[in-house]
Amino acid sequence: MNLTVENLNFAYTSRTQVLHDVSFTIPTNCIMGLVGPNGSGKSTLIKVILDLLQLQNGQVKIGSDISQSRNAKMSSIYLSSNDFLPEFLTGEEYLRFMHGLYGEALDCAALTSQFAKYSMAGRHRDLIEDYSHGMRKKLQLIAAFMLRRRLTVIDETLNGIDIDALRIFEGDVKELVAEGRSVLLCSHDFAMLERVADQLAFLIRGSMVVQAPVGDLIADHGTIADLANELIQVMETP
Ligand SMILES: Nc1ncnc2c1ncn2[C@@H]1O[C@H](COP(=O)(O)OP(=O)(O)OP(=O)(O)O)[C@@H](O)[C@H]1O
Repeated sequence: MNLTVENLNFAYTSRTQVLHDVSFTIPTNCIMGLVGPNGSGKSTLIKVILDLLQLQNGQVKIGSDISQSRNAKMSSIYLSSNDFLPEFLTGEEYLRFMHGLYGEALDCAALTSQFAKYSMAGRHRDLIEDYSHGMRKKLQLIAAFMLRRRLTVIDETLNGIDIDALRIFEGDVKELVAEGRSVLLCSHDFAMLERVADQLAFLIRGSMVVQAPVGDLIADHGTIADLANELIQVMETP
């Protein structure tokens, strides 16, 4: 397993418990789609998994390492939903900085080809402050695809990238898991998840109500949107 989450509870305050006994696993070679209504706890779950919020109880392991360990942090990368990047750096400097964090040398030829692939040829020497919103998102994706960690966590990072970049992303993310890595992909884009995700984890009001292969869910429910409607109706029925 590349990620094991066991019996996770999390509360921001004593009166607001957000996660309720969440358990799930991501095997190697797996893209796990994480879905759920707004406010269901997806970003909170991701932050606890990556030790950005302190674990209150339960256990998270990345490979065989507990989430708080240096090994776990070195073997995972997080692409956040916002596009706050250091604007005073160029794209190349940002990638060099990211590689430095992981103790890796920057492969300049790979950088050039990644920028070209994502329709940003020649822009790596420009300041990030001059990048569009979509270009900032693509820079985050390039970092993940260059650093190729055991676990890549993507929290709605794809919002705002164009259809061409999305198609390239879909190919790249499948290549990543074909190498034995895993991806946790949080998104409201159900059509994209139907194309790339191997499994789906459904969070409603902080509880993991479904974890199953996407093929099985589609066979049983039609589409992920149909499944979402069914689950939300069941949860809302008193
Ligand atoms: N820093 C915080 N302090 C207190 N409550 C918070 C904090 N961050 C999030 N919450 C609350 O935790 C709950 C879950 O929020 P979270 O951002 O994890 O949901 P989400 O599923 O990622 O939502 P979305 O799809 O809208 O991004 C919400 O009720 C939210 O108001």
